[in-house]
Amino acid sequence: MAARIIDGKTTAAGLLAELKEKVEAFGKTGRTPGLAVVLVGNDPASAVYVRAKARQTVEAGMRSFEHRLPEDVSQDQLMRLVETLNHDFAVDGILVQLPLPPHIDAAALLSAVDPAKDVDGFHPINAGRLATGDARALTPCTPLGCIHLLKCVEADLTGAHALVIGRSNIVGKPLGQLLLGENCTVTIAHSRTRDVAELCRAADIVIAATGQPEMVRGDWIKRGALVIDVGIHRIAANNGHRVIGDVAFDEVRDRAGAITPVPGGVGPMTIAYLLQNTLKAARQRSGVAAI
Ligand SMILES: Nc1nc(=O)c2c([nH]1)NC[C@@H]1CN(c3ccc(C(=O)N[C@@H](CCC(=O)O)C(=O)O)cc3)C=[N+]21
Repeated sequence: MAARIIDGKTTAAGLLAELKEKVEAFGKTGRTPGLAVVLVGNDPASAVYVRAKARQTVEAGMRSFEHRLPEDVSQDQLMRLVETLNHDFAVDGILVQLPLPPHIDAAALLSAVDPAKDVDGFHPINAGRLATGDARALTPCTPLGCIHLLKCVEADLTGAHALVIGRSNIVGKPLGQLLLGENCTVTIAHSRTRDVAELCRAADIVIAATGQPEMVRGDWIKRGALVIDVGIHRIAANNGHRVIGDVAFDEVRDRAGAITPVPGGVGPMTIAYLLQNTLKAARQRSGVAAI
């Protein structure tokens, strides 16, 4: 039997509609949540993502501030911009688009963002809060989107064996923390793992964040498993390009119980949670509970 296809696009649209109402209610405090995005250089994929984000920020009733800087911007200039945004009362969320040029120390820059405005959840304070189960944590958006999609299929993940393939600070590590929070048994595999296929065959949940196109094959998947594909790769196809993930979709869909497509899976959920985090930051900064 073919797997259920988990529709991230529709799920994200639903979240956005709910968010819009929550933003309206927050408006009673006299404030509108604001999200600042810093984009360095001319990477076309980054520009597309930043445009989509700005459009949806405004659609949700929030303010969008964009800061575009040339590829050769200095570390000092970026640090000063982040400092200005940290002190700007109208800015609730700050996102520094990755990747940054190689001459920029990304870790130093991300640590300069006020943790209260760190809507990506990349600041060490927020990583620590997530790891210790502190509800104030601003948590990375892609992992939040993955958990949401899993829970659309299986409301209670308790006891499931989850395999995360990838150990980045942005996806793999925070996902491991969130899955633990859902009472899963968590395995994190990575490029040095000996037999990832064998680990995969034992997993009830597989989350692929490998950066390797179509690395996860059909015969790696236990029948009925839930498969979440975090990868996005643009590959040349006759006269244009095609977008594929870290999972060999056509092989895996014959064995999985449910699977996210690429595009239309995790990507749209990442943006929805970015906007959700912006509202959370705005509420926490103004000291109001969820309204
Ligand atoms: N500080 C920072 N935070 C990020 O969250 C961040 C970042 N930097 N750098 C780049 C990655 C990538 N990313 C995506 C978000 C949504 C889609 C998305 O909505 N994709 C659509 C369209 C895919 C397509 O056709 O290209 C989909 O999957 O259906 C894709 C990619 C956020 N990132």
